[in-house]
Amino acid sequence: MTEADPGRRVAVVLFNLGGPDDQAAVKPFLFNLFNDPAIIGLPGLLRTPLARLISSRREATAQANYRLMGGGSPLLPETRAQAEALQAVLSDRLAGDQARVFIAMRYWNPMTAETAAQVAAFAPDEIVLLPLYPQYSTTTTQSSLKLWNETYVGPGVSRAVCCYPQAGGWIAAQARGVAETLDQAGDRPVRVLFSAHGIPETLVSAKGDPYQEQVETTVAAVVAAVEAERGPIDHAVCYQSRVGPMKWLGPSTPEAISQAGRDGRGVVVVPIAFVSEHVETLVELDIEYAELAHAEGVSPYLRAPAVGARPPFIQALAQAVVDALDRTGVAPFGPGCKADWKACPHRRQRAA
Ligand SMILES: C=CC1=C(C)c2cc3[nH]c(cc4nc(cc5[nH]c(cc1n2)c(C)c5CCC(=O)O)C(CCC(=O)O)=C4C)c(C)c3C=C
Ligand SMILES: [Fe+2]
Ligand SMILES: [Fe+2]
Repeated sequence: MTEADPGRRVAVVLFNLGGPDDQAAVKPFLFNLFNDPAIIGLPGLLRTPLARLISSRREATAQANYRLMGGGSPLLPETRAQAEALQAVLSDRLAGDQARVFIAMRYWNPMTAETAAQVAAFAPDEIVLLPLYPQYSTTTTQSSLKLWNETYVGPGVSRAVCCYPQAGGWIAAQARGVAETLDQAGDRPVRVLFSAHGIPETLVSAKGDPYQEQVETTVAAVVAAVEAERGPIDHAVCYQSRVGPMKWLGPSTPEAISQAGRDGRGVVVVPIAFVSEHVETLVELDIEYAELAHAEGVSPYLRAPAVGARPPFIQALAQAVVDALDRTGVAPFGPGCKADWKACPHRRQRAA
């Protein structure tokens, strides 16, 4: 690069689920979610009326949950804080280039089409598609990337980050949160429950969704990092937020809390598939499951915070961007992850 060279224009697009910003947004947000074929795998003629029905039926309960957080989801402000922190790190790591971080939500604002238009207007040379889901699932990462690929019309070479279940900074940020929360437990015996958002079991058993094995990979790495500092910890993996009549991955987080009680332990619950706070952490974990723990005499009941904009996590995201641009290192986040997730090298990163 010469002094006059303005460098590459790099757009980084952060993907997340999105959440309703007020009470009126709850129903259309739920409709968008249940109308996604990655969530309900039926043809559109059946799926769309079903999505209308479920979003109507679920609206009041969901609104009540969002009211407990002031009316809407904090997911977007949390994601903006992550985007700003990443932008700051990238301006250093990619000095000489012009990097800009964008946010594309799957089911609520800023929606993918709006962000795609902003990215096209930025006229990037390179686009890095970076899901805020450390573990790949057809229901999250694949759904977001598919919609992006169908929507984006503009310049730039696209590179997708499929997943980062055991990226160093992500694991370090999680391990710090676990250690700090274990400190609050003091000498009281506790089990660390790594709680991931569930998905229907058939997605894993029949369709080969790699989510469960990547969740296990993350848990094994976090446990190793915590144990290296403090010695053995009692721990288990569990799955929260079940929706609908199908069998979901188990054990469920409520079952795991009850089991800890029967074993004479309190719990430290760790959100292991979420990177920010939202309805599933602030309401489900902090209120609903806390009440269950209280009713069953499970004490203490403590919850580790989501990683948010903790510096090691932001460094992990920045490293994923740099790796994607460089195409260097072991198992880079390659185009195979985007075009054919079954060929993704990260699927083989299973915990020993
Ligand atoms: C790892 C992340 C997530 C996976 C996997 C996932 C799968 C999944 N989710 C539903 C249904 C709902 N999810 C809802 C909220 C929600 N889900 C995630 C993340 C994952 N979902 C987040 C971050 C949030 C919170 C958004 C916010 O507003 O704060 C909801 C809405 C809340 C509710 O009514 O319970 C639903 C519904 C399914 C069916 C599914 C896999 C098939
Ligand atoms: Fe969800
Ligand atoms: Fe991959």
